[in-house]
Amino acid sequence: MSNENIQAGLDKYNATVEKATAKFPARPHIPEQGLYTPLDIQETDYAQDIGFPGVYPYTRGVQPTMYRGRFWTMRMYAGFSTAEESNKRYRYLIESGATGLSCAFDLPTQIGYDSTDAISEGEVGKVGVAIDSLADMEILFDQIDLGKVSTSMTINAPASVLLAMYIAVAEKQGVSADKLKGTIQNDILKEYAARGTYIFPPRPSMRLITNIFEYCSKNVPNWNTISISGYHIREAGSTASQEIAFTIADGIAYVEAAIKAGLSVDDFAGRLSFFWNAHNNVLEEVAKFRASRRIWAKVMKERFKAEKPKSMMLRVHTQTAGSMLTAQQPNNNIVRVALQTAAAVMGGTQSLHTNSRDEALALPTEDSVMVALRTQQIVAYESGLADVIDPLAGSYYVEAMTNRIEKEAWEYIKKIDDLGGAVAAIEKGYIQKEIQDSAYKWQMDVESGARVIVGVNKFQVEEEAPKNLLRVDASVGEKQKAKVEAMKAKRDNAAVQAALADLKKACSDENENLMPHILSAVKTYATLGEICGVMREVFGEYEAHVNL
Ligand SMILES: C[C@H](C(=O)O)C(=O)SCCNC(=O)CCNC(=O)[C@H](O)C(C)(C)COP(=O)(O)OP(=O)(O)OC[C@H]1O[C@@H](n2cnc3c(N)ncnc32)[C@H](O)[C@@H]1OP(=O)(O)O
Repeated sequence: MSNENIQAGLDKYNATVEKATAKFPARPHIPEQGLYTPLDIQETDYAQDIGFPGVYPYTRGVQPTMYRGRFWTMRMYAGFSTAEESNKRYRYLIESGATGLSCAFDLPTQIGYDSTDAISEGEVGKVGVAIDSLADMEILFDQIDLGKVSTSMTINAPASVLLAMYIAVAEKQGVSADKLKGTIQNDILKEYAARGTYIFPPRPSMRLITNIFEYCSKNVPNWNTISISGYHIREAGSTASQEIAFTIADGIAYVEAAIKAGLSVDDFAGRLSFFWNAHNNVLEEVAKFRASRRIWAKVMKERFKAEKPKSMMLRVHTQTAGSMLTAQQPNNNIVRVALQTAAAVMGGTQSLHTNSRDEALALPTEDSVMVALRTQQIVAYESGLADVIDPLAGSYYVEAMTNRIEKEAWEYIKKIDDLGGAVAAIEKGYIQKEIQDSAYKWQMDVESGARVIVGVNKFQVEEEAPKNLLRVDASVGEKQKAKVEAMKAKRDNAAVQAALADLKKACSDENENLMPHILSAVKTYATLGEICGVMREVFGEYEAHVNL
C-alpha cells in the first residue's frame, strides 16, 4: 500500500474515531496518539536502523540466535547477614535452577568499613552480606566452584578490593584468574548521581576503575569489569530515555578516561556491560532496550573508532523495578514482576534478576524468592517469548518508540557533552536535577490520581500486617565483630602492615596500577576497612552536593 493510500485510510479511520469518542472519550492521562501505522516509521531504514541480531547496530540483539541457543542468565541478587547464611542462600538458588550468582553486600562493606567500625553499628548484614576480609569471602563461596559459576558483585567504591578477594578465593580453589567469569558493578558515576555509596572523589575513583580495566584485560580476560547502571537512575525517578541517556553518558566518560590513561579501546571495551531497569510500561521498556543497543553501537564505532564487534555490543543485565513494588496487597507484585520479566526478555537482556513479592517490605524469604525465580523459568520455558528473536521488531508502535527514545537520549547526550561530559554534568548537579524533576512529576501524578497504582491510590483494601517476613538476626553485628577480632589475632600482622604500607606508596604514584598491590594486601587478610582506610588517607573523601 502506498503512503498516500495509507494516509487516505488513516483520514477515514480518524473520522470514525471522532464518532466513537463522542460516546466514550479517550481515557485521561494516556498518550495522545493511539494508533501507529507505516507512516510513523517512514524514515526507518531496515538495514541501517533495525538489521539482524548479532549484527551492527545490534538493535535486534547482540547474539545471532539469542535465546534459541541459550536463555539469559537467571541471576538472583541475594546476600544478607553473614557469609554462612548467604552461602546457604546461593546454594539454594543454584539447586533451584538459577544459572548465575549475584552478591548483595551490606552498607558498611559498600562504603569500605569493617563490621567493627563504629559507623557500621546497626547496619552489619542488613541489606546484604557483611564481608570484612578474605576469610569471609572463603565462606561465602564455600562448595561453589568458581571455575564454573559466573558471579556478579554489586560493589562500587571498593570494587577493586572485592574483586581481589574473589581472585584470591578462586586461587585457593585451584581456579586461575583467567578462568573466572563474572561482573563487578564498579560504576561510581551513578553512585554520585543516584545511589550514594561512594567513598573517594571522582578523579581517584576513575583511576581505580581504569586500573581494573587494564588489570583484567591482561589477567582476568573473561571478567566484565563494570556494569554501567541505569537501574538506580530509573529507581531515583528518571524516565526511560533519561535512564539510558545518563548511563550511556557515564559509559562515554569511562571509555574516555581509559583511553586517556593509555588503553586502546578494543582491549577493554568488549568487557564493559550495562544494567537496565525493567519498569511497568512493557512496550516502552522493550523499545528502550532496543534503542540503547543502537546508541551504544554508534558511540563505540563512530566516536571511539572501535573495530571489534564485541566493543560495540551493549550487553545488559536487568532487574525488575523495585520502586514499582507495593507494600499494599503484596501478591500483586508477582504480576508486576511477570510483566517486567516479559519486557526484559522481549527487549533482549543477557541476564535477569526478578524481584520478590515481599521486597517492598523486607528482604525476600526463601519462598518468595522461589516464586520470583519460577517467574523467569515460566517465561523461558512456557511463554514462547524466548523462541523467536526480537519478536516485537516491525511493530509500528515499538519501532516508532525505539526511534523516539533514541532521539530523546541523543539530545541528553549532546547536552551532557556540551556541559563537558558526565563527570562535569554530575559536578554541576545537572543530571541529579533532571532526575529529581522527573521523580517529582511522577509523584505528583500518583498523588493526583492521574497515574493509577493498583492497591495504592485505587482499589485499596483493608489489610492485616504481613506475616512471615525475613528479619535479619539482631545479633549478626556482634557475631561478625567477634569473627573479625579472632581473624586479626591469627593473621601475620607484620605482613599486613607491610602490604598496607606498600599500597599507600602505590596510591601516591599515579602511574602505578593499584590492583596487584590490593591483591597482595587481601592475601595477608588485611581487612576491607584497612585497605580502604589507606586509600582514604591518600585520596580523601567525596562530599555530596545538595541540589535544590
Ligand atoms: C539494585 C541493586 C542495588 O542497588 O544494590 C543492584 O545494583 S543489583 C545489580 C546486580 N547486577 C548484576 O547482577 C550484573 C550482572 N551482569 C552480568 O551478568 C554481565 O555483566 C552481563 C550483563 C554481560 C551478562 O553476562 P552473562 O555471563 O550472564 O551472560 P552472557 O550473555 O555474557 O553469556 C555468557 C556467555 O555465553 C555467550 N552466549 C550467550 N548467549 C549466546 C548465544 N545465543 N550464542 C552464543 N553464545 C552465547 C556469551 O557470549 C558469553 O560468552 P563470552 O563471555 O565469552 O562472550
